[in-house]
Amino acid sequence: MSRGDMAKPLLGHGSTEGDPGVTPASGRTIGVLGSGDFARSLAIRLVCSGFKVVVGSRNPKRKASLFPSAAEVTFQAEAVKKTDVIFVAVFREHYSTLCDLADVLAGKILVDVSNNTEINHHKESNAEYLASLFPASTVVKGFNVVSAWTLQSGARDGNKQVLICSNNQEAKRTVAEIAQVMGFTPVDMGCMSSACEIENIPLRLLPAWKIPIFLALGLFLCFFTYNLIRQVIHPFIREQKNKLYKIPIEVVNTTLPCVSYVLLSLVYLPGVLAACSQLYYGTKYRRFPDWLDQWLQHRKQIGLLSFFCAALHAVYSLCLPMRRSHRYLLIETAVKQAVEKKMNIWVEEEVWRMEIYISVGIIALGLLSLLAITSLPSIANSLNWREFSFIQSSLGFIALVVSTLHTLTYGWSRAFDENQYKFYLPPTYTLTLLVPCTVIIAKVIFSLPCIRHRLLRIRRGWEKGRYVKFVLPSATGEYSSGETSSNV
Ligand SMILES: Cc1cc2nc3c(=O)[nH]c(=O)nc-3n(C[C@H](O)[C@H](O)[C@H](O)COP(=O)(O)OP(=O)(O)OC[C@H]3O[C@@H](n4cnc5c(N)ncnc54)[C@H](O)[C@@H]3O)c2cc1C
Ligand SMILES: NC(=O)C1=CN([C@@H]2O[C@H](COP(=O)(O)OP(=O)(O)OC[C@H]3O[C@@H](n4cnc5c(N)ncnc54)[C@H](OP(=O)(O)O)[C@@H]3O)[C@@H](O)[C@H]2O)C=CC1
Ligand code: HEM
Ligand SMILES: [Cu+2]
Ligand SMILES: [Fe+3]
Repeated sequence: MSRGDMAKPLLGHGSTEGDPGVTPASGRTIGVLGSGDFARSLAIRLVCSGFKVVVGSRNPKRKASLFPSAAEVTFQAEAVKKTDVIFVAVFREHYSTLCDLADVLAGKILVDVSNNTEINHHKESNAEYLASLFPASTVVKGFNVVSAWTLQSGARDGNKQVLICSNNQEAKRTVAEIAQVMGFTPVDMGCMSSACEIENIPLRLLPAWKIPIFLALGLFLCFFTYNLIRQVIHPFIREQKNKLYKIPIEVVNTTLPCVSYVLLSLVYLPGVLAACSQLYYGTKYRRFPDWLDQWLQHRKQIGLLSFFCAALHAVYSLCLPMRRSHRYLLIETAVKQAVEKKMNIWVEEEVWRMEIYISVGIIALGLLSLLAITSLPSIANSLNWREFSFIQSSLGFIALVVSTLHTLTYGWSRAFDENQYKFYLPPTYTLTLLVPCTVIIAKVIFSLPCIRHRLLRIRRGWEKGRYVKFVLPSATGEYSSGETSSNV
């Protein structure tokens, strides 16, 4: 990657540029203690961003070849003498081996980049521990949320935020400036007591995904049980037929599309509920209940899980005719027909139904892929707000409509066929239609001109209570009723 590309801060004005009185952050000498993966990536990145770099190692001769030639690799004490800002790229367990350097480190800024292996593994955070070992130095916590890989590949491809905290404002500002010149976005997390929280962040496993994943698993379990009863248990009890072979593919491939379809409708349901609430209260400044807020914030993950299930469903569906069981059944039907001397078994309606529902299914999956692609940060960043919300909101809704067509053409008249009701249980697809159809009908109602107009006005800040106030300032009766219905 080119130097110029990496040196450019991603977000706006580096605070050093417009300020000629201050020594520019780049050009400054930065120290790095340690010569491991993190130290090496950090040194490369610092050099690329225009800093002078001194690396302090216990064994500089052996390690020098691992670093770019522009970086100086020397003994720990030598390196520390040459700079005021030192990144400590050493594991917590080895901090105490640095104690000999305490005198040279006095008055300097130490940046603690360390991570733990478990959440809240130690009593005090690594940064506070470092500060206790070097009371004469100033410790700043930061950079632990970016990986060695992100440092090397450039902030453009990875996480751009660097969370920083320290009890010393001046030191924190210096480190934030360095982060900015390196192309990261520094985020001030306050004083040292936040270090523990910052150290826990890289250890959390998919926090935003927990609820959506449980939701998807829950739906999967429900639909799986339902389909198992219909497709395996029912034939066993009623006709003593063993249909266990259906479990790995057929039952799964009835369950997955149902989960995908319901999840997709659950992405667009909260927007409908939000609109209902806004219409009812006549304002957008009223807080939604917590559950709705949470739901709105998890739509991306729910949508991506829906896409994942749909993609699996498509592959499973392609494999249906590939199975041996399918061939046996095909031959069986052919033999039966030969015995009965039937020649023409072509049913025009069945042919058209299948051609249409598969084609429509493919279009639905194509639309969902588009949504999934635009949710990648690098693609999302290249779209403006209007383009992104058009794809997410409008195309996403169209995907829901097309999926509904797919499901309806697949189901066809089966809902009205008595033989399809196993133990009085209706075909699975009829159950899945409930939420999506509600969402679609609600969206259609909201797009009626009068309601749409009102909703748009509310979303631009108009309020029911205020409106009365402006129009009828003299009518006291109206005025007070306007006041009570206002929720602000
Ligand atoms: C495969 C796939 C990928 C997806 N990827 C993403 C993604 O990357 N990012 C993403 O955001 N979504 C993603 N989604 C979810 C979904 O597409 C979007 O959330 C979409 O914008 C929802 O459209 P909507 O019309 O229902 O709601 P919106 O366009 O959000 O409109 C509903 C209305 O509700 C109100 N409202 C909405 N959210 C809030 C809120 N938080 N607080 C207050 N009011 C609010 C507003 O008044 C808004 O006008 C994805 C979905 C799928 C299927
Ligand atoms: N790797 C990553 O992606 C990330 C790492 N970090 C943090 O960065 C720090 C370093 O990680 P990483 O570079 O991966 O680890 P490495 O094991 O690759 O490097 C650790 C370095 O510490 C130095 N060191 C100093 N004193 C000792 C000692 N007594 N015993 C052993 N080594 C010592 C060594 O350099 P020398 O022999 O030259 O003295 C060694 O190369 C850790 O605190 C880690 O949590 C944070 C975020 C991401
Ligand atoms: C390439 C894309 C797709 C193909 C080839 C495809 C194919 C199929 C097939 C063959 C079936 C019948 C399964 C069976 O015989 O048991 C089916 C059913 C179904 N599909 Fe799709 N599909 C696709 C995409 C989608 C998408 C994107 C959705 C929704 C998000 C979806 C939702 C459904 C549903 C709900 C059923 C009914 C399941 C049931 O109750 O049995 N499909 N699809
Ligand atoms: Cu411990
Ligand atoms: Fe430990």
